[in-house]
Amino acid sequence: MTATVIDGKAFAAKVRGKVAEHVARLKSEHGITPGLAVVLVGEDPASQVYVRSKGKQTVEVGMNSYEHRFDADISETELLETIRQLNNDPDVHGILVQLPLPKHLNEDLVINSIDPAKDVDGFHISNVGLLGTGQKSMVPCTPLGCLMMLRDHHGSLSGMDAVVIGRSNIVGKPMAQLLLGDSCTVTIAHSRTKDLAGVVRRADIVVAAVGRPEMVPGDWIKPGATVIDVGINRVDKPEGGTRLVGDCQFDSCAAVAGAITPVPGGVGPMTIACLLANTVTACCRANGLAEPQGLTV
Ligand SMILES: NC(=O)C1=CN([C@@H]2O[C@H](COP(=O)(O)OP(=O)(O)OC[C@H]3O[C@@H](n4cnc5c(N)ncnc54)[C@H](OP(=O)(O)O)[C@@H]3O)[C@@H](O)[C@H]2O)C=CC1
Ligand SMILES: Nc1nc(=O)c2c([nH]1)NC[C@@H]1CN(c3ccc(C(=O)N[C@@H](CCC(=O)O)C(=O)O)cc3)C=[N+]21
Repeated sequence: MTATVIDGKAFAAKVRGKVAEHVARLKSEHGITPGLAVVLVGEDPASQVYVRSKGKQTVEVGMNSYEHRFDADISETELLETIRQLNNDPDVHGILVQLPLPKHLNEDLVINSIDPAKDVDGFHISNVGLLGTGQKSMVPCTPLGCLMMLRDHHGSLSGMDAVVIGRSNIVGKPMAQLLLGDSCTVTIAHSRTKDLAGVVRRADIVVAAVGRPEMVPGDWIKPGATVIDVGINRVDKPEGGTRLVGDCQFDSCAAVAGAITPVPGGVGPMTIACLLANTVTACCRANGLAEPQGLTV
């Protein structure tokens, strides 16, 4: 193996350390404790795991964690009423509605009912528009975590060829915006892309956000390129039980890449750290205080 393995778990711990310092200062100097509310609809077991680790880490950095769990058959009206209450609650600085929502709920309507200033996922149309026009916004956590790791590894990304595989609103599109903001030449690939292998082979930076276990093989990777693997896929082990794999074949990609993020221990922990960072940022903005440096773009 030649690639540097980018340790997202260790990087995330550093980000949480910075978050904890800011939280301590907000408390001692201003008597404010940042609060994050997570709304979970239904019983999706994978979602429950994320919600638990988010809640635990929120408390560990000194913030308040609020959880609102609902049965999968909750009405849209009731969910919107909950969000209205959280919007009006001065102790809540960040609101996250876990996605995907059950089919009978209009995801766009629900997300856009969140106060944009409390939208720590950065999914509200006004934050999407602000990001797209280069204005100050809440930046989606997963792409933000990826950008932090890329900047840490490369310093400047200016002029690099970046390929993002996946065009979802929560990962692919905002990732492409951030890379463009850092002056990469950005290509967004998706399920209709012709010659995906050829497109990926040109890239200095590959961000894979597809949701297909190990679909990117090492022979698609340009020697020395940086591979950011966003995929979180649970697959069966031959001996029974399951394991997590990314969207890239780790061993074959690591053999040619210059740097690569592992799964688990790469993008995932950074996503949660960035969620906490966004909550502190939102809290400072809400109270007219100076924003913490280095926790957002
Ligand atoms: N680490 C983390 O913190 C997070 C990880 N994830 C993981 O990242 C992955 C992607 O998530 P998300 O963006 O929500 O997924 P979506 O399913 O919303 O989007 C997947 C994208 O991949 C594209 N795609 C599907 N098949 C192919 C193919 N064969 N070739 C090229 N492109 C393809 C789709 O194209 P099209 O639009 O044409 O259908 C789509 O744009 C998942 O594994 C998810 O679990 C997600 C969020 C956070
Ligand atoms: N509104 C909303 N915002 C999200 O940010 C959001 C969401 N909905 N829905 C689901 C996806 C997925 N997601 C992950 C976050 C952390 C890990 C993570 O920490 N993963 C660990 C492994 C965890 C394990 O072992 O299961 C790792 O990669 O090392 C994974 C996935 C956030 N998402």
